[in-house]
Amino acid sequence: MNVESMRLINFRNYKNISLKFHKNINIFIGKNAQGKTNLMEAIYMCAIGRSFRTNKDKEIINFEKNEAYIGANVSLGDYKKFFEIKMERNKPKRIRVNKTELASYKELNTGLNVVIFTPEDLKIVKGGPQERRNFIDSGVSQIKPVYSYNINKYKKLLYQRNNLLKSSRFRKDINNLLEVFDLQIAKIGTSIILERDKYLQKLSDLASFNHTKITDQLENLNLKYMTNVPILENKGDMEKAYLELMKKNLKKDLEFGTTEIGPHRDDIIMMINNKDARIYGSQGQQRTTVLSIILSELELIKRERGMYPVLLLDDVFSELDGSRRKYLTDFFNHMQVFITVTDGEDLKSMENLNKTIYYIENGNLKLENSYDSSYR
Ligand SMILES: Nc1ncnc2c1ncn2[C@@H]1O[C@H](COP(=O)(O)OP(=O)(O)OP(=O)(O)O)[C@@H](O)[C@H]1O
Repeated sequence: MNVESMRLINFRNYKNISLKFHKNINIFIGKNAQGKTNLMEAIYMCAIGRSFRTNKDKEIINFEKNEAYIGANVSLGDYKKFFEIKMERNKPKRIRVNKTELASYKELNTGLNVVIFTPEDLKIVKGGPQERRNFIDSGVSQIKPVYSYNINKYKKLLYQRNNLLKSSRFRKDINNLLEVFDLQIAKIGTSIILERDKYLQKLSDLASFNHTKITDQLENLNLKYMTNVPILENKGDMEKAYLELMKKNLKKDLEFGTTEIGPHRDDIIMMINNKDARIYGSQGQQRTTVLSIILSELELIKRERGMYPVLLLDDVFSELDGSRRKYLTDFFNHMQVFITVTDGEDLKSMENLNKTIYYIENGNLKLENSYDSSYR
Protein backbone atom coordinates (compact mmCIF):
# COMPACT_ATOMS: atom_id res chain seq x y z
CA MET A 1 0.00 0.00 0.00
CA ASN A 2 1.17 3.50 -0.63
CA VAL A 3 0.08 7.13 -0.72
CA GLU A 4 0.41 8.28 -4.32
CA SER A 5 -0.34 11.96 -3.95
CA MET A 6 -1.67 14.47 -1.46
CA ARG A 7 -3.26 17.91 -1.54
CA LEU A 8 -3.22 20.14 1.53
CA ILE A 9 -5.15 23.37 1.91
CA ASN A 10 -4.69 25.56 5.00
CA PHE A 11 -3.25 22.55 6.82
CA ARG A 12 -1.00 24.03 9.55
CA ASN A 13 1.67 26.09 7.74
CA TYR A 14 0.73 24.77 4.26
CA LYS A 15 -1.52 27.18 2.36
CA ASN A 16 -2.13 25.14 -0.76
CA ILE A 17 0.20 22.39 -1.95
CA SER A 18 0.06 19.28 -4.10
CA LEU A 19 2.62 16.52 -3.62
CA LYS A 20 3.39 13.39 -5.58
CA PHE A 21 5.13 10.67 -3.60
CA HIS A 22 7.65 8.01 -4.48
CA LYS A 23 6.19 4.54 -3.99
CA ASN A 24 9.22 3.62 -1.95
CA ILE A 25 11.31 6.26 -0.15
CA ASN A 26 10.30 9.88 0.48
CA ILE A 27 12.48 12.27 2.38
CA PHE A 28 11.57 15.64 3.83
CA ILE A 29 14.62 17.77 4.57
CA GLY A 30 14.35 21.06 6.39
CA LYS A 31 15.52 23.08 9.35
CA ASN A 32 13.52 23.02 12.59
CA ALA A 33 9.92 24.28 12.59
CA GLN A 34 9.57 24.38 8.79
CA GLY A 35 6.71 21.88 8.42
CA LYS A 36 8.23 18.38 8.15
CA THR A 37 6.21 16.80 10.96
CA ASN A 38 3.12 18.58 9.66
CA LEU A 39 3.39 16.48 6.49
CA MET A 40 3.76 13.29 8.55
CA GLU A 41 0.69 14.31 10.49
CA ALA A 42 -1.33 14.75 7.29
CA ILE A 43 -0.33 11.28 6.01
CA TYR A 44 -1.09 9.73 9.41
CA MET A 45 -4.52 11.37 9.41
CA CYS A 46 -5.38 9.75 6.09
CA ALA A 47 -4.90 6.34 7.71
CA ILE A 48 -6.20 6.81 11.22
CA GLY A 49 -8.56 9.75 10.79
CA ARG A 50 -7.04 11.75 13.63
CA SER A 51 -3.72 13.36 14.46
CA PHE A 52 -0.97 11.73 16.54
CA ARG A 53 -0.18 15.13 18.06
CA THR A 54 -3.50 16.59 19.12
CA ASN A 55 -7.12 15.71 19.73
CA LYS A 56 -8.16 19.24 18.79
CA ASP A 57 -8.68 19.49 15.05
CA LYS A 58 -8.90 23.26 15.24
CA GLU A 59 -5.18 23.38 16.07
CA ILE A 60 -4.50 21.83 12.68
CA ILE A 61 -6.32 24.53 10.72
CA ASN A 62 -4.01 27.34 9.59
CA PHE A 63 -3.91 30.13 12.20
CA GLU A 64 -5.42 32.66 9.76
CA LYS A 65 -8.11 30.42 8.26
CA ASN A 66 -11.31 28.71 9.33
CA GLU A 67 -11.15 25.57 7.24
CA ALA A 68 -8.54 23.00 6.28
CA TYR A 69 -8.53 20.17 3.77
CA ILE A 70 -6.52 17.00 3.13
CA GLY A 71 -7.04 14.96 -0.03
CA ALA A 72 -4.99 11.83 -0.73
CA ASN A 73 -4.90 9.21 -3.47
CA VAL A 74 -3.99 5.90 -1.94
CA SER A 75 -3.13 2.63 -3.62
CA LEU A 76 -4.18 -0.49 -1.71
CA GLY A 77 -2.84 -3.34 -3.79
CA ASP A 78 -5.29 -3.90 -6.64
CA TYR A 79 -7.57 -1.00 -5.90
CA LYS A 80 -7.29 2.71 -5.20
CA LYS A 81 -9.03 4.97 -2.76
CA PHE A 82 -9.43 8.71 -2.53
CA PHE A 83 -9.52 10.00 1.06
CA GLU A 84 -10.67 13.49 1.98
CA ILE A 85 -10.78 15.15 5.38
CA LYS A 86 -12.39 18.51 5.89
CA MET A 87 -11.92 20.42 9.14
CA GLU A 88 -13.86 23.49 10.17
CA ARG A 89 -13.45 25.50 13.35
CA ASN A 90 -15.93 24.41 16.05
CA LYS A 91 -17.43 21.66 13.91
CA PRO A 92 -16.66 17.94 13.84
CA LYS A 93 -14.40 17.02 10.96
CA ARG A 94 -15.87 15.31 7.92
CA ILE A 95 -14.26 12.37 6.15
CA ARG A 96 -15.01 11.03 2.69
CA VAL A 97 -13.72 7.91 0.98
CA ASN A 98 -14.24 7.86 -2.79
CA LYS A 99 -16.62 10.83 -2.30
CA THR A 100 -18.84 8.92 0.18
CA GLU A 101 -19.02 10.52 3.60
CA LEU A 102 -18.27 8.34 6.65
CA ALA A 103 -20.38 8.49 9.80
CA SER A 104 -17.26 8.66 11.96
CA TYR A 105 -13.49 8.65 11.59
CA LYS A 106 -13.44 5.25 13.28
CA GLU A 107 -14.84 3.72 10.09
CA LEU A 108 -11.64 4.68 8.30
CA ASN A 109 -9.65 1.90 9.93
CA THR A 110 -9.98 -0.62 7.14
CA GLY A 111 -8.09 1.32 4.49
CA LEU A 112 -4.57 2.57 4.78
CA ASN A 113 -2.29 1.33 7.58
CA VAL A 114 0.56 3.38 8.99
CA VAL A 115 3.24 2.75 11.56
CA ILE A 116 4.86 5.82 12.99
CA PHE A 117 8.16 6.03 14.84
CA THR A 118 9.00 9.29 16.65
CA PRO A 119 11.30 10.19 19.56
CA GLU A 120 8.16 10.18 21.75
CA ASP A 121 7.96 6.42 21.31
CA LEU A 122 10.64 5.97 23.91
CA LYS A 123 7.68 6.35 26.25
CA ILE A 124 6.58 2.84 25.28
CA VAL A 125 9.51 1.59 27.36
CA LYS A 126 10.14 4.46 29.78
CA GLY A 127 6.63 5.76 30.37
CA GLY A 128 3.78 4.51 32.54
CA PRO A 129 1.48 1.56 31.79
CA GLN A 130 -1.02 3.84 30.00
CA GLU A 131 1.59 4.49 27.26
CA ARG A 132 2.01 0.77 26.71
CA ARG A 133 -1.74 0.16 26.72
CA ASN A 134 -2.20 2.92 24.12
CA PHE A 135 0.54 1.39 22.01
CA ILE A 136 -0.95 -2.09 22.06
CA ASP A 137 -4.48 -0.74 21.48
CA SER A 138 -3.46 1.24 18.42
CA GLY A 139 -1.59 -1.82 17.08
CA VAL A 140 -4.56 -4.17 17.53
CA SER A 141 -7.02 -1.57 16.12
CA GLN A 142 -5.09 -1.36 12.88
CA ILE A 143 -5.50 -5.03 12.17
CA LYS A 144 -8.89 -5.46 13.84
CA PRO A 145 -11.08 -2.35 13.50
CA VAL A 146 -13.86 -3.73 15.76
CA TYR A 147 -11.32 -3.70 18.61
CA SER A 148 -11.33 0.09 18.88
CA TYR A 149 -15.12 -0.04 19.15
CA ASN A 150 -14.75 -2.47 22.09
CA ILE A 151 -12.14 -0.26 23.75
CA ASN A 152 -14.40 2.80 23.54
CA LYS A 153 -17.37 0.84 24.84
CA TYR A 154 -15.28 -0.54 27.72
CA LYS A 155 -14.04 2.95 28.66
CA LYS A 156 -17.61 4.27 28.75
CA LEU A 157 -18.88 1.35 30.88
CA LEU A 158 -15.96 1.70 33.27
CA TYR A 159 -16.56 5.42 33.63
CA GLN A 160 -20.24 4.78 34.41
CA ARG A 161 -19.37 1.99 36.88
CA ASN A 162 -16.89 4.21 38.71
CA ASN A 163 -19.50 6.96 38.94
CA LEU A 164 -21.95 4.45 40.39
CA LEU A 165 -19.37 3.30 42.94
CA LYS A 166 -18.80 6.91 43.99
CA SER A 167 -22.52 7.56 44.44
CA SER A 168 -23.23 4.19 46.13
CA ARG A 169 -24.08 5.77 49.50
CA PHE A 170 -27.12 7.44 47.98
CA ARG A 171 -28.40 4.40 46.09
CA LYS A 172 -30.33 1.52 47.58
CA ASP A 173 -30.38 -0.42 44.32
CA ILE A 174 -26.57 -0.29 43.94
CA ASN A 175 -26.02 -4.06 43.89
CA ASN A 176 -28.60 -4.68 41.17
CA LEU A 177 -27.24 -1.81 39.08
CA LEU A 178 -23.67 -3.00 39.42
CA GLU A 179 -24.64 -6.53 38.44
CA VAL A 180 -25.93 -5.28 35.09
CA PHE A 181 -22.75 -3.29 34.47
CA ASP A 182 -20.43 -6.04 35.60
CA LEU A 183 -21.91 -8.58 33.20
CA GLN A 184 -21.24 -6.26 30.26
CA ILE A 185 -17.83 -5.20 31.54
CA ALA A 186 -16.66 -8.80 32.05
CA LYS A 187 -17.78 -9.74 28.54
CA ILE A 188 -16.09 -6.82 26.77
CA GLY A 189 -13.08 -6.83 29.12
CA THR A 190 -12.48 -10.51 28.38
CA SER A 191 -12.49 -9.88 24.60
CA ILE A 192 -10.02 -7.02 25.04
CA ILE A 193 -7.65 -9.09 27.18
CA LEU A 194 -7.74 -12.02 24.78
CA GLU A 195 -7.05 -9.77 21.77
CA ARG A 196 -4.19 -8.03 23.56
CA ASP A 197 -2.70 -11.33 24.67
CA LYS A 198 -2.89 -12.79 21.14
CA TYR A 199 -1.33 -9.66 19.64
CA LEU A 200 1.43 -9.48 22.21
CA GLN A 201 2.43 -13.11 21.81
CA LYS A 202 2.96 -12.56 18.09
CA LEU A 203 4.67 -9.22 18.63
CA SER A 204 6.95 -10.66 21.29
CA ASP A 205 8.28 -13.44 19.02
CA LEU A 206 9.06 -10.98 16.24
CA ALA A 207 10.52 -8.33 18.55
CA SER A 208 12.74 -10.87 20.21
CA PHE A 209 14.02 -12.00 16.79
CA ASN A 210 14.68 -8.40 15.67
CA HIS A 211 16.34 -7.43 18.91
CA THR A 212 18.76 -10.36 18.86
CA LYS A 213 19.75 -9.52 15.28
CA ILE A 214 20.13 -5.78 15.88
CA THR A 215 22.32 -6.38 18.93
CA ASP A 216 24.45 -9.05 17.23
CA GLN A 217 23.13 -11.81 19.53
CA LEU A 218 24.21 -9.85 22.61
CA GLU A 219 20.77 -9.12 23.94
CA ASN A 220 17.60 -11.04 24.32
CA LEU A 221 14.28 -9.17 24.47
CA ASN A 222 11.16 -10.63 26.00
CA LEU A 223 7.74 -8.98 26.17
CA LYS A 224 5.24 -10.20 28.70
CA TYR A 225 1.61 -9.21 28.94
CA MET A 226 0.42 -8.58 32.49
CA THR A 227 -3.25 -8.58 33.42
CA ASN A 228 -5.06 -9.04 36.72
CA VAL A 229 -7.69 -11.32 35.12
CA PRO A 230 -6.67 -14.96 34.64
CA ILE A 231 -6.39 -15.88 30.95
CA LEU A 232 -8.31 -19.10 30.36
CA GLU A 233 -8.75 -21.13 27.20
CA ASN A 234 -12.53 -21.05 27.30
CA LYS A 235 -13.95 -17.54 26.91
CA GLY A 236 -17.08 -18.31 28.97
CA ASP A 237 -15.01 -19.66 31.85
CA MET A 238 -12.81 -16.58 31.70
CA GLU A 239 -15.82 -14.24 31.87
CA LYS A 240 -17.04 -16.16 34.95
CA ALA A 241 -13.64 -15.93 36.63
CA TYR A 242 -13.55 -12.19 35.80
CA LEU A 243 -17.00 -11.67 37.39
CA GLU A 244 -15.95 -13.65 40.47
CA LEU A 245 -12.91 -11.40 40.89
CA MET A 246 -15.02 -8.28 40.53
CA LYS A 247 -17.38 -9.59 43.21
CA LYS A 248 -14.48 -10.38 45.53
CA ASN A 249 -13.13 -6.91 45.05
CA LEU A 250 -16.42 -5.06 45.38
CA LYS A 251 -15.90 -3.96 48.97
CA LYS A 252 -12.59 -2.32 48.06
CA ASP A 253 -14.03 -0.83 44.86
CA LEU A 254 -16.87 0.74 46.87
CA GLU A 255 -14.43 2.09 49.42
CA PHE A 256 -12.17 3.76 46.84
CA GLY A 257 -14.78 4.56 44.19
CA THR A 258 -12.74 2.94 41.38
CA THR A 259 -12.60 -0.42 39.66
CA GLU A 260 -9.56 -2.53 40.43
CA ILE A 261 -10.08 -5.50 38.13
CA GLY A 262 -9.88 -5.29 34.34
CA PRO A 263 -7.76 -4.47 31.26
CA HIS A 264 -7.50 -0.76 32.21
CA ARG A 265 -4.82 -1.94 34.66
CA ASP A 266 -2.88 -4.06 32.13
CA ASP A 267 0.79 -3.56 31.41
CA ILE A 268 3.57 -5.01 29.28
CA ILE A 269 6.81 -5.99 30.96
CA MET A 270 9.85 -5.66 28.70
CA MET A 271 12.86 -7.71 29.73
CA ILE A 272 16.35 -7.40 28.27
CA ASN A 273 18.53 -10.33 29.30
CA ASN A 274 16.02 -11.03 32.09
CA LYS A 275 16.20 -7.48 33.52
CA ASP A 276 13.33 -4.99 33.33
CA ALA A 277 14.24 -2.62 30.45
CA ARG A 278 12.16 0.18 31.95
CA ILE A 279 14.17 0.19 35.16
CA TYR A 280 17.61 -1.09 34.17
CA GLY A 281 17.82 -0.41 30.41
CA SER A 282 20.24 2.24 29.17
CA GLN A 283 18.89 4.96 26.85
CA GLY A 284 20.44 3.06 23.91
CA GLN A 285 18.92 -0.28 24.96
CA GLN A 286 15.52 1.34 25.39
CA ARG A 287 15.79 2.89 21.94
CA THR A 288 16.73 -0.45 20.39
CA THR A 289 13.79 -2.06 22.18
CA VAL A 290 11.43 0.46 20.60
CA LEU A 291 13.00 -0.09 17.18
CA SER A 292 12.62 -3.89 17.53
CA ILE A 293 8.97 -3.44 18.51
CA ILE A 294 8.18 -0.99 15.71
CA LEU A 295 9.73 -3.28 13.11
CA SER A 296 7.67 -6.15 14.49
CA GLU A 297 4.53 -4.08 14.16
CA LEU A 298 5.27 -3.65 10.45
CA GLU A 299 5.61 -7.41 10.03
CA LEU A 300 2.41 -8.13 11.94
CA ILE A 301 0.40 -5.78 9.76
CA LYS A 302 1.90 -7.43 6.68
CA ARG A 303 0.83 -10.86 7.97
CA GLU A 304 -2.71 -9.77 8.77
CA ARG A 305 -3.39 -7.42 5.85
CA GLY A 306 -1.22 -9.03 3.18
CA MET A 307 0.61 -5.73 2.60
CA TYR A 308 3.20 -3.74 4.49
CA PRO A 309 1.89 -0.50 6.01
CA VAL A 310 3.30 2.93 5.24
CA LEU A 311 6.17 3.73 7.59
CA LEU A 312 6.62 7.24 9.01
CA LEU A 313 9.99 8.01 10.61
CA ASP A 314 9.81 11.42 12.19
CA ASP A 315 13.05 12.79 13.63
CA VAL A 316 14.38 9.35 14.55
CA PHE A 317 16.62 8.43 11.65
CA SER A 318 19.51 10.67 12.66
CA GLU A 319 19.23 9.44 16.26
CA LEU A 320 20.16 5.87 15.33
CA ASP A 321 23.74 4.66 15.07
CA GLY A 322 25.12 3.19 11.83
CA SER A 323 24.25 -0.47 12.44
CA ARG A 324 20.70 0.25 13.62
CA ARG A 325 20.18 2.59 10.69
CA LYS A 326 21.37 -0.13 8.33
CA TYR A 327 19.03 -2.70 9.91
CA LEU A 328 16.13 -0.31 9.48
CA THR A 329 17.09 0.65 5.91
CA ASP A 330 17.03 -3.03 4.90
CA PHE A 331 13.28 -3.00 5.55
CA PHE A 332 12.73 -0.06 3.19
CA ASN A 333 12.65 -2.22 0.04
CA HIS A 334 9.29 -3.65 1.04
CA MET A 335 7.26 -0.56 1.75
CA GLN A 336 6.62 3.12 1.33
CA VAL A 337 8.62 5.14 3.83
CA PHE A 338 8.53 8.82 4.79
CA ILE A 339 11.56 10.16 6.62
CA THR A 340 12.17 13.61 8.09
CA VAL A 341 15.71 14.90 8.62
CA THR A 342 17.22 18.29 9.31
CA ASP A 343 20.45 17.51 7.54
CA GLY A 344 21.11 15.77 4.20
CA GLU A 345 24.27 14.27 5.74
CA ASP A 346 22.08 11.80 7.60
CA LEU A 347 21.08 10.18 4.33
CA LYS A 348 24.43 8.70 3.36
CA SER A 349 23.20 5.14 4.09
CA MET A 350 20.48 5.67 1.47
CA GLU A 351 22.66 7.06 -1.30
CA ASN A 352 21.95 4.22 -3.70
CA LEU A 353 18.27 3.81 -3.01
CA ASN A 354 15.44 5.08 -5.21
CA LYS A 355 13.82 8.03 -3.55
CA THR A 356 12.17 11.41 -3.78
CA ILE A 357 13.52 14.31 -1.76
CA TYR A 358 11.51 17.36 -0.78
CA TYR A 359 13.25 20.39 0.67
CA ILE A 360 10.98 22.23 3.06
CA GLU A 361 11.18 25.84 4.07
CA ASN A 362 8.45 27.58 5.98
CA GLY A 363 5.59 25.60 4.47
CA ASN A 364 7.03 25.72 0.96
CA LEU A 365 8.38 22.70 -0.84
CA LYS A 366 11.05 22.24 -3.42
CA LEU A 367 11.22 18.87 -5.12
CA GLU A 368 14.59 17.45 -6.02
CA ASN A 369 14.23 15.19 -9.07
CA SER A 370 13.42 11.64 -8.05
CA TYR A 371 16.51 9.56 -8.00
CA ASP A 372 16.37 6.12 -9.55
CA SER A 373 19.52 4.06 -9.08
CA SER A 374 18.51 1.56 -11.78
CA TYR A 375 19.28 4.22 -14.45
CA ARG A 376 22.85 4.62 -13.36
N1 LIG B 1 -2.31 25.79 12.84
C1 LIG B 1 -1.16 26.26 12.34
N2 LIG B 1 -1.18 27.27 11.42
C2 LIG B 1 -0.05 27.76 10.89
N3 LIG B 1 1.19 27.32 11.22
C3 LIG B 1 1.26 26.33 12.13
C4 LIG B 1 0.10 25.74 12.73
N4 LIG B 1 0.49 24.77 13.58
C5 LIG B 1 1.85 24.77 13.55
N5 LIG B 1 2.30 25.67 12.66
C6 LIG B 1 3.70 25.97 12.33
O1 LIG B 1 4.33 24.80 11.81
C7 LIG B 1 5.71 24.87 12.15
C8 LIG B 1 6.13 23.59 12.80
O2 LIG B 1 6.06 22.57 11.86
P1 LIG B 1 6.60 21.12 12.17
O3 LIG B 1 6.17 20.68 13.51
O4 LIG B 1 6.19 20.30 11.00
O5 LIG B 1 8.16 21.38 12.19
P2 LIG B 1 9.36 20.45 11.78
O6 LIG B 1 9.87 20.90 10.45
O7 LIG B 1 9.00 19.02 11.92
O8 LIG B 1 10.41 20.88 12.88
P3 LIG B 1 11.39 20.08 13.86
O9 LIG B 1 12.56 19.68 13.01
O10 LIG B 1 11.73 21.12 14.84
O11 LIG B 1 10.63 18.92 14.44
C9 LIG B 1 5.92 26.02 13.11
O12 LIG B 1 6.48 27.08 12.38
C10 LIG B 1 4.51 26.35 13.55
O13 LIG B 1 4.34 27.70 13.86
